[in-house]
Amino acid sequence: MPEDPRDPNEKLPAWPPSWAMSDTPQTPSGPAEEPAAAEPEPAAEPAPWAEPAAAEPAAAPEPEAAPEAEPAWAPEWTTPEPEPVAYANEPETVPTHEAPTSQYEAVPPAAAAAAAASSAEPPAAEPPVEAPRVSVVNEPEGHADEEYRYHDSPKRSAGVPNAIEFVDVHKAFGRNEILKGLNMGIPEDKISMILGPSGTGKSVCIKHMVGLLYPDQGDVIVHGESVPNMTDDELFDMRKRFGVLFQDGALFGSMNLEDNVAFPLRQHTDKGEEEIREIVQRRLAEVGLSGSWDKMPNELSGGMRKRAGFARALVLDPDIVLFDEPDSGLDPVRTALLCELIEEIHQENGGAYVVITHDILSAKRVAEHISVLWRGRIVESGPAEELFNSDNPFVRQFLSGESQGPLGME
Ligand SMILES: Nc1ncnc2c1ncn2[C@@H]1O[C@H](COP(=O)(O)OP(=O)(O)OP(=O)(O)O)[C@@H](O)[C@H]1O
Repeated sequence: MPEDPRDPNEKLPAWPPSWAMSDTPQTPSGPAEEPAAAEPEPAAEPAPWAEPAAAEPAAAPEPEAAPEAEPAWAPEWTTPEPEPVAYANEPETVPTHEAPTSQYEAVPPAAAAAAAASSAEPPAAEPPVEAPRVSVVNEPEGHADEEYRYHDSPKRSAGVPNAIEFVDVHKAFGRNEILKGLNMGIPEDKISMILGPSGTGKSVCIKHMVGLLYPDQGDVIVHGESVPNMTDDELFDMRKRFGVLFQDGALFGSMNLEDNVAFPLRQHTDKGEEEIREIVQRRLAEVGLSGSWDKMPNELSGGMRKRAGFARALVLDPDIVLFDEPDSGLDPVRTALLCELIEEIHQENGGAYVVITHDILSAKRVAEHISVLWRGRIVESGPAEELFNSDNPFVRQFLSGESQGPLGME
């Protein structure tokens, strides 16, 4: 048996590691390593369970002006309840994506009324001035409501209770609104996939599920409990019901596989070493890595690291397992094998699995339930086979990977 490389004096990090949920998960070179990527969350929204100073700096500067400084001409999708204002030379239609520029000069309603009353001759109508539109292809012109014209497809129930529910969730980073009234259910005991264009907020959703981000409005409910309203202790306990598989497995670089997989058990349970070893060996065997228990992460291929991360995600018998792009960086064969593994382990263990992926083949292989997210809301959701036969133009385009359709290079 090879020598145990663990240093008994090593200082172990908290679990789950805050860096592991960052947008660019890092594999730490040692367990005491600090997070590499900081979440520029507003100071008013600390993550109480994490290492707040490192994970979400309290003094993180807002890139945009504070809400009070919001100009009166802000369009309705950035300010849900705008102050009533009158516009000089207001065009008939409000451009959908770009905030109107200064040509729509805001004037107080009283001044506008006075100006209209005092002028005998109405000013010659000027043609509406098109605000600049950028990088949206085939996107319908017209009122902002048009933004959601593809979102009226059914949001079908899976016929089982939801493990997770998003209820009218709004989330913005500065003025960048990501979730805009999201209603989404993740059914119990199924493999669900959240699909959608890059940057549309899929990872933001996952972070809301485990209380790494809180909604600005609305609620996120896990097994009937509101995540934003949990105390620190409740949040900590709730997280133990989650297993998370990050893109690169997010293994501790200074621990062998056995210690990596044993880590949550040592951190969160009072099980003895013998029992821990038995559980770890069983989980490693499940993912086909029983012969590699003493390997260090840098001795493994990308696929093996993902499988090891999967074993670690399962070790506390979670009710919900989150997979953030588990197939990224894998060749098609290894992706297929990982999909099979996810299916097999789900059949054996049950639970709600939530998979984020861009790989439509993976979705075809393993998804039982699909939610398509775009522009901060669900376009369509339901059983996978129904989504793959959808007649919604956006869903059809996205699930077939066509270049022609409502989605362009946003
Ligand atoms: N902490 C944050 N601070 C500021 N902006 C953020 C933060 N987290 C996410 N965003 C922004 O939210 C948007 C959605 O990000 P997210 O990572 O959820 O997208 P995604 O759908 O998972 O994309 P991809 O498929 O490319 O991984 C992006 O514009 C991103 O820059």
